Amino acid sequence: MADGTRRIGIMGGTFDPIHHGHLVAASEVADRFGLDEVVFVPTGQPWQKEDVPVSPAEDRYLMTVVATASNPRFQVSRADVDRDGPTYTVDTLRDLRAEYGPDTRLFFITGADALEKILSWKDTDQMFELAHFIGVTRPGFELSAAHLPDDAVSLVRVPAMAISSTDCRARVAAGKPVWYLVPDGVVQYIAKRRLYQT
Ligand SMILES: Nc1ncnc2c1ncn2[C@@H]1O[C@H](COP(=O)(O)OP(=O)(O)OP(=O)(O)O)[C@@H](O)[C@H]1O
Ligand SMILES: O=C(O)c1ccc[n+]([C@@H]2O[C@H](COP(=O)([O-])O)[C@@H](O)[C@H]2O)c1
Repeated sequence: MADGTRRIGIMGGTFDPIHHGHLVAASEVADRFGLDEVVFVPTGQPWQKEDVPVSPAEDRYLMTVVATASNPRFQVSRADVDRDGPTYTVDTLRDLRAEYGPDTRLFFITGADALEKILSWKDTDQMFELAHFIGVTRPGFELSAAHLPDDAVSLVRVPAMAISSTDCRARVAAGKPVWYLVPDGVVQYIAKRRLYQT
């Protein structure tokens, strides 16, 4: 930015596996909000997914690195993977604020499904002070900020990608292809590590 403030997007997710829905959302928000970078932050222990098996954090981290490697504005952070205990976004934001310094504005990107449940997250008041939130459209979910504080959230329409990690895992388990739902390198990583083959 002309005033020296860097604008950093944060795309948090379990990324089990990362898919083109995540990548398109990040790319579209980066364009709309003039972001200098988008940092993808794979969760360590996603406490609201305790009832579903989650792949090892290192596999999810590496798939995220593979998927984002070709975009010079996309970065991947180990902040959540390396922190012990359940993953809370308020901690992610504190860590990235400390890493990027005061001359930075943080924008946290969430899909409509995650935004719906955001008031169940930890320390939301502090969370909304640390970053501006951007809710993006996702097929099958209503995008609304009616339940959230004024000015805390912006809503953005992104190209509709009817893709979920749950569906990608089910397809692999059933022997169906995930080509073009996830980046090519992620298809190969899943096969190499034999992920999702129940
Ligand atoms: N197709 C999509 N379009 C827009 N946003 C998405 C899409 N898929 C996921 N997101 C958003 O990306 C973030 C991380 O999502 P996550 O890693 O949980 O993927 P997921 O596809 O929702 O996974 P799962 O099916 O395992 O719950 C969340 O904010 C989610 O709302
Ligand atoms: O802070 C919380 O309490 C919290 C609760 C649920 C999800 N989140 C964050 O929301 C993002 C998407 O999470 P998920 O579980 O949908 O992959 C990811 O960055 C999570 O750390 C955060």
